[in-house]
Amino acid sequence: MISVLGAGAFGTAVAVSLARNGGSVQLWAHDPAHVEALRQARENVLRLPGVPLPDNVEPIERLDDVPPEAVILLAVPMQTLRHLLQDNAEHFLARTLVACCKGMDLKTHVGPVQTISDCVPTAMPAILTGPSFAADIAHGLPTALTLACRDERVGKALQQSLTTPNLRIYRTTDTIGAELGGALKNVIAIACGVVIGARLGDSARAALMTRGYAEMQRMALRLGAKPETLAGLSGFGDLALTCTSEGSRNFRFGLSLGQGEPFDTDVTVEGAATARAALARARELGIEMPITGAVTALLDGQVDVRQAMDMLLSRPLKDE
Ligand SMILES: NC(=O)c1ccc[n+]([C@@H]2O[C@H](COP(=O)([O-])OP(=O)(O)OC[C@H]3O[C@@H](n4cnc5c(N)ncnc54)[C@H](O)[C@@H]3O)[C@@H](O)[C@H]2O)c1
Ligand SMILES: O=P(O)(O)OC[C@H](O)CO
Repeated sequence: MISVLGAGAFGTAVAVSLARNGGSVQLWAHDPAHVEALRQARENVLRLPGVPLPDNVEPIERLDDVPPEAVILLAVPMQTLRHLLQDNAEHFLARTLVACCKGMDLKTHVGPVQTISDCVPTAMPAILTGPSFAADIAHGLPTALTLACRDERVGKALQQSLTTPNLRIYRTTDTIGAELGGALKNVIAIACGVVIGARLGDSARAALMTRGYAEMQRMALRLGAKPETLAGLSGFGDLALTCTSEGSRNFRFGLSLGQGEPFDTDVTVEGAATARAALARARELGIEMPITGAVTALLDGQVDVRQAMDMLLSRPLKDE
């Protein structure tokens, strides 16, 4: 049994994909009305329209209904993860918990794996991350992800149980690299959206992706990540997807900022809170993260797009 907690686009897509592969899948939502709508429509009309829920996906509203042997996937937005874990800690004790969120917590400045460890010290945390749009997974398009778990035995078992014919899962023990790659690429994707929205050109985007990758590495390596994790699916792979596709909400949010247009506040944009959290963490660690700083200043209304670019271009010249 696999229990997916969080019935947004990603949770629903993963539940659908795993259910098609056989076996029972629970899909928990925190809002009873949402659960009822999933039961009635057999579709997540709001977040993943046009994808029917297979019969073996069971929408549930009570965490009590998650059986002890279930593998739990946490597919909620990053800024709700800590509350979910703290408010329902009795349901998570000594469980294997696979985070699917990409971000850093605004209050604690840490990613999802560290958040699980902090909130439920008896749990075995893991993370499933990498380049993947929910719609692609739901439509059975080929996708490759990284599963990171410090315990090799648990990681191998998760890799087996989460792999499907369309979803290829690579494994690592480097949870730090996996969680930071997935979190920080969202900030760089916002920056790339801004330059494209402001018509500053594809060359500027390539520069931002490259220097953004350097910034991601700087923080991740300092915190103990392996360089090869950053160069893999969860880092470079997801950076490439998110910075170049209008399928990305972070990129689209940046586009709107660059065009001076409003953006739908109901859309999940993980990079906005993560920019602030990452900048705070970088300051604690004494690490330079100028793109993250520029994105944060732009989001906080301290600078406009031109001034944000000037912040980056007027930095002292340095070696690559
Ligand atoms: N959508 C994608 O393509 C995709 C791909 C990979 C990873 N992710 C990651 O998955 C996570 C979830 O994103 P999403 O796209 O599914 O978001 P979404 O915006 O589609 O849905 C978010 C869901 O979270 C629910 N929610 C809100 N507050 C909650 C709370 N307090 N407790 C429990 N649930 C709550 C909402 O009801 C909603 O159903 C994010 O961290 C995102 O980065 C998304
Ligand atoms: O829509 P985004 O920007 O949250 O990106 C979705 C996934 O993280 C892409 O891998």
